[in-house]
Amino acid sequence: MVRKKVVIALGGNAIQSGLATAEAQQKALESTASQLVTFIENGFNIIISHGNGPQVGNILLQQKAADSEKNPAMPLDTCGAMSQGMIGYWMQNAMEKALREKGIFKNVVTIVTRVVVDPQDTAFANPTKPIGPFYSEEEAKRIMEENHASFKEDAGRGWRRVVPSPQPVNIVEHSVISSLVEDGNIVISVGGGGIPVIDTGDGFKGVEAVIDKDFASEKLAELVDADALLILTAVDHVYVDFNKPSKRQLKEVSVAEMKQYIDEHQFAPGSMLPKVEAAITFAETAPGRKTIITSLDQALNALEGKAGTTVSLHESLAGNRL
Ligand SMILES: Nc1ncnc2c1ncn2[C@@H]1O[C@H](COP(=O)(O)OP(=O)(O)O)[C@@H](O)[C@H]1O
Ligand SMILES: NC(=O)OP(=O)(O)O
Repeated sequence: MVRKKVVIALGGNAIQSGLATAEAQQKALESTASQLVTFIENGFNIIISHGNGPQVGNILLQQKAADSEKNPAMPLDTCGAMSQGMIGYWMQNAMEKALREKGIFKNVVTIVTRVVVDPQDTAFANPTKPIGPFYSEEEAKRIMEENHASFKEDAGRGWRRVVPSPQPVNIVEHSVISSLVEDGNIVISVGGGGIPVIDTGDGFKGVEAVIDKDFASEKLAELVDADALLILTAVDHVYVDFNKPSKRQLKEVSVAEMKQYIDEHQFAPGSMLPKVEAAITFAETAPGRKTIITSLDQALNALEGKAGTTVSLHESLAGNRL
C-alpha cells in the first residue's frame, strides 16, 4: 500500500491549553497524540511540526538566572533548539504511549531542524513574532525601557515580547526527514519553525529570530513532496467576517478566492493570516496539493473532505478525499 504523506502543523492549543508547567504540557500532548494516532490507523505517514512561541519565550526569560561565565545566558537560536528538544521529547513519549495503547509499533523520532533564512530579510529590522507570556501594557512598557526589548499588543489578549520572524528559505535536514518518513517512521521536525540559521558559505550560523511554524511547515511539505499540509488550530474552519454576526465558514476555496479575502483584510495578522498565506503557497506549488486548516478534532474528517477549510489551486480539486 502506498501511504499518503501528510505534514501536520500543531497549533499552540495542542501543547499548552492551560498551565505552562512541564506536567501540564505533557498532559496536553498526550491528549493530542491520542488523536494523531488515528492518522496512522488510517494509513497515513505523518510528519509533525509544532509552534514554540510560549515555550521559547519562557526559556529566554529563564536565561535571566545566568549570572557569570560559569552560567552564561544562551542566545535566542539556542533557546529555539532547546524548545525543539523539549517539546520533541514530550511528543515522543506521548506518541509512543498512544501507539502502544493501540498495539501499534513505530519509531517516533525528533529531528533538531535548522532552517536557512536570508540575512537581508527585512523582518530583522521589524520584530513581529510574539513569544513568551502576556503582560499588561504598563508592565510591557516598563520592561521595554529597562531591557530595550520590543513588545506589542497581541490580538486583544495582552502585550508580548516580539522578535524578528524571517521567512524560511530552505530546510537543512529535509532529505533525512524525507527518508525517515518514507520508511514509515513518525518524524517530529521544524519545531518552533526550525532554528533560524544563515549560510555563511563556511557552515551555518544561528541568528536571533523565531520563524513562523506555519511557513516552515509549508516549506517542509514542499521539500518532502507531501500530499497535504494540515494546519491544526483552535477553530474548525477559517471564517470570513470572523467574530461578527455575519460570520461564514469557508469550506472549499481556491487560491484566487483566498487572495481576494486577504485583500479584504479578513484574516488577523499574526494568527490566521500566516496560516492562510502558507496554505496558498503550498497549493500554488502543484495542482494536486492541498492545505487544510481545521481543529485537531476534525482533522481526520477533513482529510476525507468532510470538514475544515481546504485550499487548492482550483476549487474543483478541494473537496475530494485525500
Ligand atoms: N478569519 C478568521 N477565521 C478563523 N479564525 C481566525 C480568523 N482570524 C483570526 N482567527 C483566530 O486565529 C486563531 C488561530 O491563530 P493562533 O491562535 O495564533 O494559531 P495557533 O493555533 O497556531 O497557535 C483562531 O483560533 C482564531 O481565534
Ligand atoms: N514558532 C511559532 O510559530 O510558534 P507559535 O505557533 O507558538 O507562535
